[in-house]
Amino acid sequence: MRYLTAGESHGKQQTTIVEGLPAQMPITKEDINDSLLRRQKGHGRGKRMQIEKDLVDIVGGIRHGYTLGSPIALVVHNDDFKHWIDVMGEDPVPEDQNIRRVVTRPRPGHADLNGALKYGHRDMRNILERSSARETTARVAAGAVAKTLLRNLGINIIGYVKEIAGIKAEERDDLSIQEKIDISEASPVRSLDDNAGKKMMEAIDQAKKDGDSIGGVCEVYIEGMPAGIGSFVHYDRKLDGRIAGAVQSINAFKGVEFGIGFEAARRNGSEVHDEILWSEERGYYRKTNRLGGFEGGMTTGMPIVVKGVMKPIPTLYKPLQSVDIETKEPFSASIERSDSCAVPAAAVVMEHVVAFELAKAILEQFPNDQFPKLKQTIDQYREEIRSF
Ligand SMILES: Cc1cc2nc3c(=O)[nH]c(=O)nc-3n(C[C@H](O)[C@H](O)[C@H](O)COP(=O)(O)O)c2cc1C
Ligand SMILES: C=C(O[C@@H]1CC(C(=O)O)=C[C@@H](OP(=O)(O)O)[C@H]1O)C(=O)O
Repeated sequence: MRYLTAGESHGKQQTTIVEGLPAQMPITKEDINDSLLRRQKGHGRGKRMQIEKDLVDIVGGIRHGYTLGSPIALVVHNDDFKHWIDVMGEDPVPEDQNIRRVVTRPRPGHADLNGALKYGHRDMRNILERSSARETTARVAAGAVAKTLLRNLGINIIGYVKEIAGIKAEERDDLSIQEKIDISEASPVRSLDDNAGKKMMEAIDQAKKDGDSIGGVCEVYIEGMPAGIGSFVHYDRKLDGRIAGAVQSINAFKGVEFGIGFEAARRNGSEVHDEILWSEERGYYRKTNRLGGFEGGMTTGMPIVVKGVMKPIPTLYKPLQSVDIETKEPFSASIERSDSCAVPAAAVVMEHVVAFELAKAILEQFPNDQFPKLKQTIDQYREEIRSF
């Protein structure tokens, strides 16, 4: 299974093509819209999110609530496009700065300058339109399809916020996954800890007032993945490595951890590794889950726990210094609009990119063109490893 996305931030639409789903898998428009609308929510987002209402148009691969086995094509329209029709049109226009809204001032922390150097564009709008995190809409659409496959196989996943601007949510290992889902959905910052959540909101409001931005840590939690998915035999078949790559590829993400993550560097081995137990009912399981559900690039069957670090949003109302590429003069320009914190939205994006890697790994290990047969195979595999 693979996916591709296309589309500019202020162009007509975001397009996603997902290939490799088995036929006969139940899926509805709501499965995808639910994910898209969740991504849009979250305290700290700017004016753009008031313009957009992300709803999917399914234009291929799904009929009467089931996958066909053909590529799935999904479209989400950019409602803001109506304000950018001239700027984003495909027809040639005269070299008129007013129509093109040429960008010659690279913003620190964005792809603007490196992209201009790489592609030779002197108008950096040609870079920023695609490097914008608007593209995460299309990635969430692909991830929603993957999440539906996982759910149909009894695998559940949720993303929430662990930390914003140094304010840390309490560990909530006591919660069931359904409680995690419900609590994070009800929180404006997707926190499982109400007290920390309130402080996070205050920090976001303060950052906005100061014309600044703040980052944080998202966590994705998965239950129901059988043991032995992924492989140790090659670097690019290690599933934890693939997940890390997918998370790191989200705009503004700067690091990934599994389980106790970097804390492992500070502990003795006896306080890091998860001892193996066995019971008739569960088969093999671990006494603890400090390694976050992976050993040797494969799932252990314990919950997968993965964290991603998001840097503060780079476009600031309190602008940073840069250099105009035409005049070579320094400038510190003011901006029209930006998010002050997108960590709550990013938790949803992270949930979906992780879901995609998990679904992809399952389909690689148990290739099947028909979903009911895939389900049977997975059920059988679960039984085999339980009684191994
Ligand atoms: C959901 C989401 C929303 C974002 N919103 C903004 C924004 O409003 N303004 C901004 O400057 N960057 C925003 N970003 C971050 C930039 O897209 C990102 O920092 C930039 O593309 C450079 O990529 P890099 O940080 O991965 O190097 C957002 C990121 C995500 C995940
Ligand atoms: C549009 C989305 O996020 C955008 C990501 C983004 C950026 O630079 O990454 C900049 C902002 O867009 P604009 O420049 O149009 O105000 C965000 O709103 C979205 O999440 O759907």
